[in-house]
Amino acid sequence: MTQTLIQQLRSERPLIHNITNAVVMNYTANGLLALGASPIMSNAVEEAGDVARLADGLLLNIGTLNEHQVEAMLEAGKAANEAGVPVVLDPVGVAATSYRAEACRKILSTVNVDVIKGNAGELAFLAGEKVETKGVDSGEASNTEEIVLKVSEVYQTMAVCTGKTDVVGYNGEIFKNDTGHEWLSKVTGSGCLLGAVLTAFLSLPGDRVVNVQTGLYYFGKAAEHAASLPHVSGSGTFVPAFIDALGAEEEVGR
Ligand SMILES: Nc1ncnc2c1ncn2[C@@H]1O[C@H](COP(=O)(O)OP(=O)(O)OP(=O)(O)O)[C@@H](O)[C@H]1O
Ligand SMILES: Cc1ncsc1CCO
Repeated sequence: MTQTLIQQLRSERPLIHNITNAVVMNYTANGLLALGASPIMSNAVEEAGDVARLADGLLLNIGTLNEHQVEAMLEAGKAANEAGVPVVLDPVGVAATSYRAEACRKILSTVNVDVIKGNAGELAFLAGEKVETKGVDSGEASNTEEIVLKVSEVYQTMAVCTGKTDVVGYNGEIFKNDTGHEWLSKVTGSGCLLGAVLTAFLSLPGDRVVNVQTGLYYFGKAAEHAASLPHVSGSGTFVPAFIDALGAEEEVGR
């Protein structure tokens, strides 16, 4: 199953429109390229609708937001919905400021989002819980199953909560993924790249839950493989090995 979807992704090379944060643009583009997708990073409101219509998937990531970017996200999101292009929202640091919270509220009330992917603190906030925020890093939450089910129901979407175990909530059901490595959490933008990777998997035909599960599994397996290599000794040497593993033909995640 994993192999078939990866092969399909590589033969279709889906175009992924990323309206994402300044910290992770390069890492995201390289990760998508390695995976076999085709990234375009575009923030301009003037072309947001055109690029989204052209794309096979749209990622909205609020990590380094400004007013122009919010407008671009709304335009791109509306165009994607009209064209049937899947949309993923990464509500980076949404609990940290009222500006981020208001931007998410606007996006979620204007755009039909297929997946909301965040860490426990971000999703707990969207579920209406009181959250101890640490900026863009995850806060604590023990009740992640409850949280993803609530986010999924309130926003009529699939909710993906990342962490040591990733927890997915959709249509009242829970799915879990245990692949991954702790060094992912020591590299800024791992979650952001995962959002782009899940957008690429969602652009493929087939069951959306299976596609998202496969994306989570494959991403984590690539991390496990990279971390196991003898020359990889920490989060710095891990990054290039992880990019390689995302693009590997053999031995990863099969
Ligand atoms: N302790 C861990 N062990 C294994 N995998 C982990 C661990 N922590 C996070 N991950 C994996 O790292 C990836 C990113 O998840 P994380 O929750 O760190 O995202 P994030 O906080 O949104 O990251 P960022 O804001 O830096 O993009 C996911 O694939 C997740 O499964
Ligand atoms: C560190 C950081 N700050 C805003 S976005 C971002 C990337 C990880 O979410």
